[in-house]
Amino acid sequence: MAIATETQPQQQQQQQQKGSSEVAAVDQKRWTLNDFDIGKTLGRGKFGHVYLARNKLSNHIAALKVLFKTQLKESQVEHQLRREVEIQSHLRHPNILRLYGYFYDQKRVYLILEYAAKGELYKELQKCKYFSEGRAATYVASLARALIYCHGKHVIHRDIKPENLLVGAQGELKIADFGWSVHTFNRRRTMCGTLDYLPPEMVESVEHDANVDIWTWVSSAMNFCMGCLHLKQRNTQTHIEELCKWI
Ligand SMILES: Nc1ncnc2c1ncn2[C@@H]1O[C@H](COP(=O)(O)OP(=O)(O)OP(=O)(O)O)[C@@H](O)[C@H]1O
Repeated sequence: MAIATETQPQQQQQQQQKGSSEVAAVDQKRWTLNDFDIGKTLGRGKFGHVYLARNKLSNHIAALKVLFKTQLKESQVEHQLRREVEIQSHLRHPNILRLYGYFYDQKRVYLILEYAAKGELYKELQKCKYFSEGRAATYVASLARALIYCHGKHVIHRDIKPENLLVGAQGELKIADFGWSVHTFNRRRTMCGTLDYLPPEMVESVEHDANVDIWTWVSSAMNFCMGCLHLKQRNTQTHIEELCKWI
């Protein structure tokens, strides 16, 4: 479950707008649905479906995420989507899912995303229960490199978890879902992310910074090695003890 409560002072909001505008100005090309051949459904999300798509001109394969405007409006997540597009479209890292561009029509918003051929890491984790140390270590290192890159660009993801990680054709990890991310030079107060992975700063409602991604990175690392389902049956005390052992 993703959660959020906004408690930003006005000054921080102004800074955030400044920060967002610095990473704004997305892909200038004006795409339309006619530019793509649409293939199989890759999955379904809260606000729409994701399809395999091929650009008719270049033959480039992508994942087209189709979101319904009415649903975005009802859930009041338009602002979040705008921020996701602004931030993700400017990130270039082998372990971060590319967002090539977007377009919209009367009813829908379309995101043109890099296609992650091996799908969701979470599903793979559910299948295997847990990963071998070698495989887990590869993911942990990839995740660390991608987060170092993001933090170097003053981007905090704020919702790292196996459910938000995809896997490319070569088995490479790709961070996806930048819905809670923020581009900022300041500490933040928004409580957001996912309950199971909530860092102490969020629980205590105090200001946070890029270190929240370190907490969720460690939690994800634990899940890679021990399995999500297994962890969720444990109480917080055990969870923290396990975390300390791992660190
Ligand atoms: N770029 C992609 N490449 C391959 N498969 C994808 C890609 N993006 C999404 N998918 C598949 O489509 C499914 C739905 O994705 P989507 O991001 O809409 O929903 P979600 O991950 O459940 O997020 P949300 O909670 O925001 O709806 C994913 O679970 C995944 O299996």
